[in-house]
Amino acid sequence: MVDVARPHTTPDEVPHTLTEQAPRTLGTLDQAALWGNLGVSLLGFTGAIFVLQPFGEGTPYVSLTAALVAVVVGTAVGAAAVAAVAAIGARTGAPTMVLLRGVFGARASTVPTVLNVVQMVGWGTFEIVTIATALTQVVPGVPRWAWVLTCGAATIALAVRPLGSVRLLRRWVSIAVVIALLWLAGNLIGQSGGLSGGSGGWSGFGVGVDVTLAVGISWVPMAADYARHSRTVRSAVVGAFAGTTVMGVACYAIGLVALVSVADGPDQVFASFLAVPLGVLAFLVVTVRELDQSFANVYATTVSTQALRPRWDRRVVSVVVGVLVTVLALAVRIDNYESFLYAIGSVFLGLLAVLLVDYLVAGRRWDLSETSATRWVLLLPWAAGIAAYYLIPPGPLVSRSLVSFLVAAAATGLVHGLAWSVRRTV
Ligand SMILES: Nc1ccnc(=O)[nH]1
Repeated sequence: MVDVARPHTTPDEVPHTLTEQAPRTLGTLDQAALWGNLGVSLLGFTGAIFVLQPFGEGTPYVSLTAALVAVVVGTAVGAAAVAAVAAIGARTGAPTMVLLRGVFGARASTVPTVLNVVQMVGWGTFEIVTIATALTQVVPGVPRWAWVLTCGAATIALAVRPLGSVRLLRRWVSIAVVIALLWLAGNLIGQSGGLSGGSGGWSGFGVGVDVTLAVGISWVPMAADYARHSRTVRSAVVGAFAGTTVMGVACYAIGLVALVSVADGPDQVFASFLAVPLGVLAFLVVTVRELDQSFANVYATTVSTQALRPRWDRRVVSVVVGVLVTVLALAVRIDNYESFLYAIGSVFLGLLAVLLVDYLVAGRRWDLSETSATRWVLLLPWAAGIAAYYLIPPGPLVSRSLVSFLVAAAATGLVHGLAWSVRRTV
């Protein structure tokens, strides 16, 4: 039981086990670069169709104004959720799945932690498939499996040096991505001959908020994994919120512009990027940058695994997970992106509500150790949130995500209220 293990890494990289102290080296710009790059996604450009045409293929578009407002609202609320968990991570120095030991106790926290491992392996696989598919469009001569292997190797290389990779994003990648996005946006708007608010209405606006919020929420489970390395709480919060919001909105907005002007459906979005002058270069920058997502997913899987097995060497875990997602990416075909996101949103929104309310009420008494006592009762408000999500039909101006969050939050408050009154009367 050595909790005073000698540091065997340089102090500016994450220690190999979870029993060692987290170095506090990341500033606001590091956090903004990380979350800004995670906010941009190849899936966002094409996923914009779910906001624009919320009821599916063949149904009417919402207006461009309604779509943009939905994107801003959903993305900003999702970013606020990421920032809230980042704040707790920066304050405690613990990764997200260790925070759940405080809420549910070490034993019961295994349930959401295993779910998170499954989710992150799914995302890691999905991202490698996405990058490899995009690269096949740009460089058609190379077979997809070769791109999958290349992406897998790059993902592993980035994941074993998590803080070094964040610095790489800050120094080199962010600026290239910003230029590429401005270039694509300017050219697409130019080609469309100017944009109007569009003719559609607002019906389905709530679905658009839901979709973009679900994307934001899907990042929450890794928020504290990086925030715990922040120099200050403020830099974690500001960096995560600003980075995710600004770049997330930019990414969806470019997808929307492509869809309402030049692209004939989501399958044509990337082709419309490639068709602008120097579009190949801009698209390559954005595509290679997508490796930040696959590495972040592999690293989040690693830290979540360490939450269950704190003495395992994170480098070994990352290599194993990286090989696993690469093999899965070679083997599987994934089409059902939207329902995958919804399922994730439903499970983690309630969890987030329980985490936040419990932190506000009882955070100072949280026991984050490997032996913390089980608090089974808090699984009930989480279940209530999930149930609410599936019982509420999606409709205009009703976001299921927000309702499920509020139900779980209220139920957590109720559990605390009842516990308090029981303590007073006995
Ligand atoms: N956790 C994640 C959310 C969204 N995209 C990802 O690649 N990973």
